[in-house]
Amino acid sequence: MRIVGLTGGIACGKSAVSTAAASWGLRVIDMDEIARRVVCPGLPAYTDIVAAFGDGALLPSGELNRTEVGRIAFSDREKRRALNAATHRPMLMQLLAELAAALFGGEAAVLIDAPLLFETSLHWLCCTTLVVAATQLERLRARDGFSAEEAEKRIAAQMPLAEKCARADAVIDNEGTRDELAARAATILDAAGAIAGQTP
Ligand SMILES: Nc1ncnc2c1ncn2[C@@H]1O[C@H](COP(=O)(O)OP(=O)(O)OP(=O)(O)O)[C@@H](O)[C@H]1O
Repeated sequence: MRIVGLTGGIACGKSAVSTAAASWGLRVIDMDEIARRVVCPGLPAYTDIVAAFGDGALLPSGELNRTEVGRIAFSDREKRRALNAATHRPMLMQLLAELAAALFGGEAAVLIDAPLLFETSLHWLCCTTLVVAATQLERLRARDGFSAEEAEKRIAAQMPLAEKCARADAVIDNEGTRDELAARAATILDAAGAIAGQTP
């Protein structure tokens, strides 16, 4: 089974690529979605995060307030370590379970959409690594309503996009339209052996 890793900076267009890839029949494993799943109430990561962040990290429903946890972890290194320690192992276990399911289900290829592909060493699992690259600031502000300063801080907190591009096997340029992005992604995924003539 071919495992393709997809990453990129915040708001570069990873979701746009993975949504298109899924529509072409490629199995997508979304690490953001796994991150949401492993912190459901009662699971070990939830308990560890509440222990580290306190009840202030909870919504009235008892679910984790992911925005608040993200905000605190973003500015407090110890809390960020605690969050990573609580979530990384269960996320990896879940990823491995999904890869095994895809393998035994006979999938020829899967795409792992992972914002932290290189930072968490998931690239070692991949036959091919792809980075979606774009000028992020305005798209990030438009999508998440951040001020320019907030958006710049979020971008600066990540591994530089140029470094991701240098480490990847291929870069999917997303400076153009969504249609252009889809066409470029199709060409690169086809060359990576992840889709075989399944695009429209
Ligand atoms: N080619 C494009 N033209 C215009 N807008 C785009 C294009 N590609 C993506 N966008 C928009 O930019 C924003 C970021 O794209 P997307 O959510 O796919 O990025 P992402 O890399 O998955 O982000 P994150 O990792 O932060 O969740 C979205 O609002 C999306 O609709």
